[in-house]
Amino acid sequence: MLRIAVPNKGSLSGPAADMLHEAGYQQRRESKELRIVDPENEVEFFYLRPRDIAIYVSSGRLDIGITGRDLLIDSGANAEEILPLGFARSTFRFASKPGTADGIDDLAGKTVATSYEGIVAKHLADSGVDASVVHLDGAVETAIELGVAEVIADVVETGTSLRNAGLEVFGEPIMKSEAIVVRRTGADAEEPKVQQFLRRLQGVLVARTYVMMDYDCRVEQLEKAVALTPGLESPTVSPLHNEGWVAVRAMVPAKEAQRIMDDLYAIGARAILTTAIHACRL
Ligand SMILES: Nc1ncnc2c1ncn2[C@@H]1O[C@H](COP(=O)(O)OP(=O)(O)OP(=O)(O)O)[C@@H](O)[C@H]1O
Ligand SMILES: O=P(O)(O)OC[C@H]1O[C@H](OP(=O)(O)OP(=O)(O)O)[C@H](O)[C@@H]1O
Ligand SMILES: [Mg+2]
Repeated sequence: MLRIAVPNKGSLSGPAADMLHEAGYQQRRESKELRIVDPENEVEFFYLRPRDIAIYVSSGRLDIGITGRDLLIDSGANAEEILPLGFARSTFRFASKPGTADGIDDLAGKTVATSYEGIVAKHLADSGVDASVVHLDGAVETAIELGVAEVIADVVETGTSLRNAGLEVFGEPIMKSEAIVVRRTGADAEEPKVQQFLRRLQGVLVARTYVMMDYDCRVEQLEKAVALTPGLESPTVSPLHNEGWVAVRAMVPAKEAQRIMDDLYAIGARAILTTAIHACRL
């Protein structure tokens, strides 16, 4: 049975459970459940603190986990990213009172408050900057107002928390993060159960980002039309009963669907339809 760690709280937990559900796995019904077995899929899910997940996975007791890239790096655990999942996107940034810092060199001799001490200490060391780091559990924006630090380093999603605290980001982003699947470093990547799990999640990602497009066009326009809708491998082209016409079917990125429909129409394609993809295996 595959043993999988899933975030039990915070920004990662809802979207992770939704994705697993879409991939056909049972999920817990109630937020106090700590583990559930999905016997049909031969998977056991453990609901753990997002920060702890890479550590459990690196111990080898759990096969796979869903966590944030920033949390993996911060933990320093012996685990590696094997699939990005496209949700819980954020950047990790330095911030301070406006006009007090411009770049990382301005941190020398200052104190940085953060909940991600591992990331910050490594980044300062890699940049050769000598600054102190104070670890706080959360709400780090307040640390500057209360004089605990001159600078903070924190997750930024919309920037609202920083604005509300009268702070501004400075310097380059320390890192970009999103939800990821992690495994113990060097674990057998070809393990069939792990591969099947990853294929299911990849299927959800594809179903979320692509739509199926169908249209009819004149044979003379086919090459131009196919250039607009190349599909993932190659589009399906079928003859129509009306001579000189073909029907074309191809997957297209959902974000570009409306523009592609306009372009197809402009070259004479008609009966252009898009439909959602519910599940897929590439
Ligand atoms: N607005 C956000 N706030 C915090 N974390 C976010 C946000 N958007 C994305 N994330 C990502 O979610 C993960 C942090 O989740 P975690 O559960 O540890 O913190 P949280 O969502 O702030 O929850 P908590 O209420 O327990 O502090 C990180 O990978 C982080 O990059
Ligand atoms: O850029 P934003 O969209 O404002 O999101 C980022 C903020 O959200 C998180 O805080 P959270 O509310 O989880 O509180 P915490 O600091 O106590 O974890 C994070 O620590 C930032 O403060
Ligand atoms: Mg938080």
